[in-house]
This record gives sequence, C-alpha cells and structure tokens, in this order.
Amino acid sequence: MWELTKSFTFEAAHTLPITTLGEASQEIHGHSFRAEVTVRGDTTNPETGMVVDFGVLTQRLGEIQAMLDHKFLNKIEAIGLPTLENLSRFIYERVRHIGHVTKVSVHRDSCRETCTYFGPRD
Ligand SMILES: Nc1nc2c(c(=O)[nH]1)N=C([C@H](O)[C@H](O)COP(=O)(O)OP(=O)(O)OP(=O)(O)O)CN2
Ligand SMILES: [Zn+2]
Repeated sequence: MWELTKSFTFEAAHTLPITTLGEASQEIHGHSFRAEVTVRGDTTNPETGMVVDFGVLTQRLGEIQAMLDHKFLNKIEAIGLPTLENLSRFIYERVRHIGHVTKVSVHRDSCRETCTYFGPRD
C-alpha cells in the first residue's frame, strides 16, 4: 500500500465571530495556510507505475488554490464559518473524486495549528 501527499499554500483573509481569542480574531485579518492532501492506493497502474499521477493532483489542487488564494473566506458560502475544520472539509469534498483520499490537513503555521479531516464517518 502507498500513500502520496501533495501540498499547496494560500493566503486568505477571514473573520471568526465566535472565539475565545477575542477581538483580534473578530476583526478581518489574514493568514498563510498550507494544505496537504493524501491519496492511498493498494496497486499501481502497470502502464504508469503510479497510484495516481502527481500531475492530476497538481491540476486539481491548483484549481482549489485559485478558489482560496487572496480571497475573503467568509464570502465563500460552501466553506461555512472559516475554521480549519471547515476549510479541510471544503478541500476534501473538492478533491475526493481523484482517488482514495484518506485525509486533508490544513496548517496555520504562524499559530502552530493544524486540523486534519479524514472524511465522513461510514
Ligand atoms: N477548533 C478551532 N478553534 C479555533 C480556530 C479553528 O480554526 N478551529 N481558529 C481560531 C483562530 O482563527 C486561530 O487560532 C487564529 O487566531 P488569530 O487571532 O486569527 O491568530 P493570530 O493573530 O494569533 O495569528 P497570526 O497569524 O500569528 O497573526 C481560534 N480557535
Ligand atoms: Zn484568524
């Protein structure tokens, strides 16, 4: 079994109305985010030797990055409130068709925070 991981970064603004961190989080402000998508496979395609072509991942993650980079995340209705939980699920739902996506992590390194989504419970 193999797991392949590809990451991308995006810079985005948000506001979180409800947090114990107070006013700074409630004002509109920006962060650098780093997202990692992991795809699992038991077999490789005998013609390519690959579980999934990183080129396919690069293409799809580029499209998702364009949806998020330099955006005000609160305006993207499909995210909901722009927490790391909702961001990781938003990305998972847009990449899951590529293969067996086991997890999507979103890191906010400046805060030393990471959230990982493993998909819905069966
Ligand atoms: N379960 C969660 N809890 C919290 C989340 C979250 O996504 N999931 N997010 C926050 C805050 O947005 C987060 O902690 C960042 O806080 P913020 O005030 O925006 O960050 P800083 O100013 O410290 O960040 P810098 O990038 O260093 O300026 C709270 N809880
Ligand atoms: Zn924030």
